[in-house]
Amino acid sequence: MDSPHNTGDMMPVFYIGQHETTRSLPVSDQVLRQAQDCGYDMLTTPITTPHFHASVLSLLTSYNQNHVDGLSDVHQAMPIVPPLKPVDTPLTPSDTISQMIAVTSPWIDLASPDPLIAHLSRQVFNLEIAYAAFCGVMTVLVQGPRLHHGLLHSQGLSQYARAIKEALTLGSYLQLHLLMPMIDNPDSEDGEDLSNLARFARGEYVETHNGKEGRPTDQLGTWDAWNVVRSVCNYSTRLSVALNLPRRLPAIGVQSRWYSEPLRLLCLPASSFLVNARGSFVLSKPHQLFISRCMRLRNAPWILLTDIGPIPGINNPDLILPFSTGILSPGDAADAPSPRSSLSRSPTPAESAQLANQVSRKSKADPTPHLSYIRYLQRNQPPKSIIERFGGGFQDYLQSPLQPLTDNLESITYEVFEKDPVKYDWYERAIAQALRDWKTEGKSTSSTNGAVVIAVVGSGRGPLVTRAIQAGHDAGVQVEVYAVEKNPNAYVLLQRHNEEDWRGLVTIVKTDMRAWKGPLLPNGSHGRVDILVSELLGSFADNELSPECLDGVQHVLNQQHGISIPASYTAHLTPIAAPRLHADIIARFAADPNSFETPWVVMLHQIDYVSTQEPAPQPLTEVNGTRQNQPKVETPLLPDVQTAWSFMHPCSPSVLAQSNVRRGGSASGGGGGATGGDGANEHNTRFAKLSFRCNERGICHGLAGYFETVLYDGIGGKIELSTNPVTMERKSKDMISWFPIFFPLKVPFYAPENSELDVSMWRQTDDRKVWYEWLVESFVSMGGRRVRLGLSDLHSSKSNGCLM
Ligand SMILES: C[S@@+](CC[C@H](N)C(=O)[O-])C[C@H]1O[C@@H](n2cnc3c(N)ncnc32)[C@H](O)[C@@H]1O
Repeated sequence: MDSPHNTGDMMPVFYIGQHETTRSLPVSDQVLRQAQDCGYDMLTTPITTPHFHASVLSLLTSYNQNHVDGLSDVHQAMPIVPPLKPVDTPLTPSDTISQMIAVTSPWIDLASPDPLIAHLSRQVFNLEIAYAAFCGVMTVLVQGPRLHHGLLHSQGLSQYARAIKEALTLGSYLQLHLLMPMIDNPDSEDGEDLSNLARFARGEYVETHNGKEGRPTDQLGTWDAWNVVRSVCNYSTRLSVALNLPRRLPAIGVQSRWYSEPLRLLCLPASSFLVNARGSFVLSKPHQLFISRCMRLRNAPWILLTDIGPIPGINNPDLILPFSTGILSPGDAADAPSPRSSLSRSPTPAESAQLANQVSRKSKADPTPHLSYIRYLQRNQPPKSIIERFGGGFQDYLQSPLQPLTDNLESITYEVFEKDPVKYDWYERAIAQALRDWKTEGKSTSSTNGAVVIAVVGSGRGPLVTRAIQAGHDAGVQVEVYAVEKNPNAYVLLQRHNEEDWRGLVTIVKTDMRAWKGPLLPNGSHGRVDILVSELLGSFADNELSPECLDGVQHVLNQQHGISIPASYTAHLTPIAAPRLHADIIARFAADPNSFETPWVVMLHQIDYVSTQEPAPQPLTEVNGTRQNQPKVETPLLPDVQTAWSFMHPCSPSVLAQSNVRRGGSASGGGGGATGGDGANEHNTRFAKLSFRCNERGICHGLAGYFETVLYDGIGGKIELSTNPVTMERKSKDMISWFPIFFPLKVPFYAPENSELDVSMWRQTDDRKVWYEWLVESFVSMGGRRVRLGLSDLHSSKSNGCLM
């Protein structure tokens, strides 16, 4: 069992900035103060001025004029952009500069296939980055890569990625945020202004096109580009995404993909707002849900309101303005009723006209209506769930798995376990149900007085002992209870509980359960146990060596009727994209070369599932008079989580008999185990080969592991616990004792659309320890054949194995 120490109860805080793509005034201290007075937390500022832009354009023009036709660029000196002059930049080092987001020029094209344009763009970019870093800027917003150049697609992406990598070295403290649209829509790149350098790319480098054929939108196209850039930059933690939210959000799968990436800014352009019945600017339900989801991340992104108009009162410092508190009436903040407006990509002409009216009316009453609405959303975020409150601060935080068998846990760790609102109730239900069934079936017991003998093995500070006693009362069955614990410190508390809470009715035994001979009888012999209750499960079920411990204590179990609670458990897997975890493990790698060979316990949060179940069909919606199937935008897709293997208790006697023969290297025991030792624990090795379908392209950073356990399966049905995201809601909602496990891959694995990821997973043992090995392969079907595209390293946690 593994869990955190935090019960953070805070509501998400929104940091909101204002961004103008063409800001007319330099951001002076006074402008910044005015923005803060209006309720903004930050402002953007361009790094260079229109004057600088004009001088670069004239440099380009004079080069082109002097260019000798037919002579290639290599035979002519390429233009050099001169160093910045004061007139070229509004920035200067100041105390307030860290409150600004500096913006590199959006009119350059680092990805241009024309070497001249790329050359100029790179110079501009490097000058800007270096100067921003010099001034003390911390955060820079960089235009994402231009993907379309005529008919060419992604041609200059590698150049762009290289330039970003270079920029990260130019400013060693700078955080770069790449402004990415959610989807690749070629038309949106067409709308750029006429002075964009991309427009000057020469015909010989850019194949042009007639009309728009051959340029479909690509839902994951911009994500793909981002993936290339950050991979080239080796997952730098100083590189993140500024996501531009369109008016109509893409399918939930695309939203989830971006959600899993290091989102630092959510940019909300004015066009992404709708107008509701009261004439207020509001966001569609899918936008609200996406923002709400993002704001619950451990590192919640900032929100950047983009081109929603200038900062009010900027020219009149004496004007007294109301501050955006977010206290709007529910009517003012009500959702916009018209599904049409939220489904079209940009406001309809009628809406635009209406919008202009609203703006002039609204601005009198509320000078910052967009900001007021976002503050309203902030104030009205749904309260945190039990798991969020319990795990706050532990989202995506890598922890080494506990080893309660080798290590002795601290009291505080037990205390955290004991806060679980579900687990102990379910154990009590399971024990009570088992006792009822025992009575109903008239089974004999191991005691002389008819009491059912229960041993809580690995009892810690005793919560399951309390529940076992209570279950006896619940079921009206007499019980005789033993508490077996090897932790000498917990043993002290167990004895105290026995005196103070259990009226001395429990027999406390301080021993490793594997060495326990069973209840000591008055005649000095050892009796048997009817019900063995244990909680030795880890995040991947068997990773805290429950199978080995329970095998070792099974000799005390009543051979005829004895049962184990839990009766069985299963380990489950699904491939995931977890860029943040991958970046974190890279950062640890220098100090810990085993970091990619460690199964980490982690409260998975900012992840995406690489293989998902087919979404349920959605009801038809009427759009522009026709009934269409709209993608479901509210509920994230469920992952395909598959069962790797299972363990059942009690273990079959013949299996344990064979294990005993092998122990000590007996000649009839087969001459040792396959991976070392005598082979006595070889019955607890497992292997699973699972195949996951990837409908969409994606990237796999590793495998998420979960477990399910059947505590008891009796007359009344099964009583189960689950951390599997597909079943936990149904089986043990709000259980917080276990976080999932993450088996990382050293090299992220690209999974193309309609490919399959085959996962091989082993549980290995050499009689002294247990470890896992994992490997991933990807396949596509070509011409009826299954073609292997890639193969990961064979990872192994042997050097970090769980000691038996
Ligand atoms: C995950 S804790 C559970 C504690 C307690 N049952 C609870 O639910 O809060 C597992 C406990 O089992 C104990 N334990 C693990 N292996 C053991 C062994 N072989 N013999 C005795 N105790 C063991 C550990 O010391 C620890 O107290």
